[in-house]
Amino acid sequence: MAQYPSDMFPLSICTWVLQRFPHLEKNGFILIDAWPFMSPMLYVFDPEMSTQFTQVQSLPKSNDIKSEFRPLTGSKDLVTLDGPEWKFWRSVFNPGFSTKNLVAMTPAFLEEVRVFVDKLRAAAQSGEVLKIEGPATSLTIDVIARSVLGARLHSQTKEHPLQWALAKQISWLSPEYTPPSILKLVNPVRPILQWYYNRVIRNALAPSIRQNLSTQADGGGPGHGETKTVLSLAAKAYLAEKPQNTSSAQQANDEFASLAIPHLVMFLFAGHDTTATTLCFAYHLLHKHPPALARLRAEHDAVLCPDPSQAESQLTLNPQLLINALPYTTAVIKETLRLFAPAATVRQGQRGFFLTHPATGARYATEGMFVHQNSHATHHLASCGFPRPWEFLPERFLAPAAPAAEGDDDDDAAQLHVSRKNAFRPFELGPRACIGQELALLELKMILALTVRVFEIETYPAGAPAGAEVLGTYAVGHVSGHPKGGMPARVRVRV
Ligand code: HEM
Repeated sequence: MAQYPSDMFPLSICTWVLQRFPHLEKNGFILIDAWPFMSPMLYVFDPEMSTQFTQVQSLPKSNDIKSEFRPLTGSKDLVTLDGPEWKFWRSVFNPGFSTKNLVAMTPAFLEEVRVFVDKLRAAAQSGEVLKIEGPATSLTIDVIARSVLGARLHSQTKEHPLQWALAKQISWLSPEYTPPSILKLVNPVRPILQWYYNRVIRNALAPSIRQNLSTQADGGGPGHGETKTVLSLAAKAYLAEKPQNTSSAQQANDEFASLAIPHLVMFLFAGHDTTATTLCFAYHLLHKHPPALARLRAEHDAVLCPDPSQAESQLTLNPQLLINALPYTTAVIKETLRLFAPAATVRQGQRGFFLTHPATGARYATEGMFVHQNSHATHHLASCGFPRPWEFLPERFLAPAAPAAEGDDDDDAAQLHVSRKNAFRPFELGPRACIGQELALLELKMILALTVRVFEIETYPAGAPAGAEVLGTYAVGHVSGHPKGGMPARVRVRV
């Protein structure tokens, strides 16, 4: 492993082990026991074995994930809850993340994207090298705040206390037990700072929660000219379950306000850096692949009018275009997520729960182990359904299932078809799949639609590890994957 960079995102370790020891691929998983730094971890990459603990049966989230997020949310958020409590809150929050509701918020999201476009324009004018991850992160924070709270944070123009405290809080999270993490864990200042950052976060959220609740109380919200935010729809679903007389209504409001906070914090956390990271890698991959960039621009010319300055008004008039009219843009985003999946699920192995190899029928115990769906490895193996796995080929997500007729030009495309079911899983699959995936896809499509024809974005990322030179970079980080060096780039205006 010494040949690989020490800062690489741990999700990719399994892939590098398989590159070094390809004979392990046939097992469908590898076991890494890095005691005392981590509990034994079953990295499962076979798509069928992955379905067994996420879809056929959904194992509870790992104890490690729960303790990692405890300082941030008290483990009372949608990512770490399990059982009936998780089920209840998922149903409360589902309506706000529906495609229909998100599409209705398109004008608000576009308003935030416009600020990002102005930032890119300013960087182009100054000629500076811009680390795109910074502005992309602020943009995604502003978008998630619009969707969830209905509030404008303006964190793209001035650091908002919520963004500041969240970033600080995340920097103290400790996902494993390596020496630097242990130093963090035993630092006596840690609990005091975490208490303080949580206080800042709660104080920053309180006005929006009150606002969303009073909208509900006034009979406003949906159908009354008010924005249907994730929070207002959740309040509606929650309060519908509660007694209607005045005093208990007040109690129910207070109860909702306090129970909703950990979920809101998790939405802000889970909803921003995954999306920002994906945007950075997408710009990078497009810069490295001019034919893909040309095809993307051609799709935008055809669907959104050849004049790029009209894209915003086109999308405001007809936001449905984002859902069903941009197949190549969707394929570019999916291919970026395939190569640089920023997150994955880790479950708690159980007594009596076995993984069964689909071909050999061999059964493997899971008790006492963490069971990790290693999307990075799944996505980088031809045997898992991804031919030419290290290449950036968005076409694979458009390729027809059946081989094309003899002499047909589509023959090459058919070879690329993702041939295995349940193999593409950047958002995970099954009941615990990402609640924000529609939002992330909508947002990314919107940002690409408003930027790729206006700007030339030349990325200069840090080098890639052996075996991944073709990608020109790699993901770093602990809690989720980030572009190495913040994705430095030079921006030029094209039109
Ligand atoms: C490109 C962007 C995104 C990626 C790749 C991504 C990926 C994932 C993955 C892999 C999981 C499963 C995690 C686990 O089981 O521990 C997940 C869950 C989750 N994600 Fe996302 N996510 C993205 C964007 C978002 C956004 C925009 C939100 C906004 C709210 C969000 C909120 C959540 C939540 C709350 C869960 C837990 C769902 C549950 O267990 O019911 N994510 N995401």
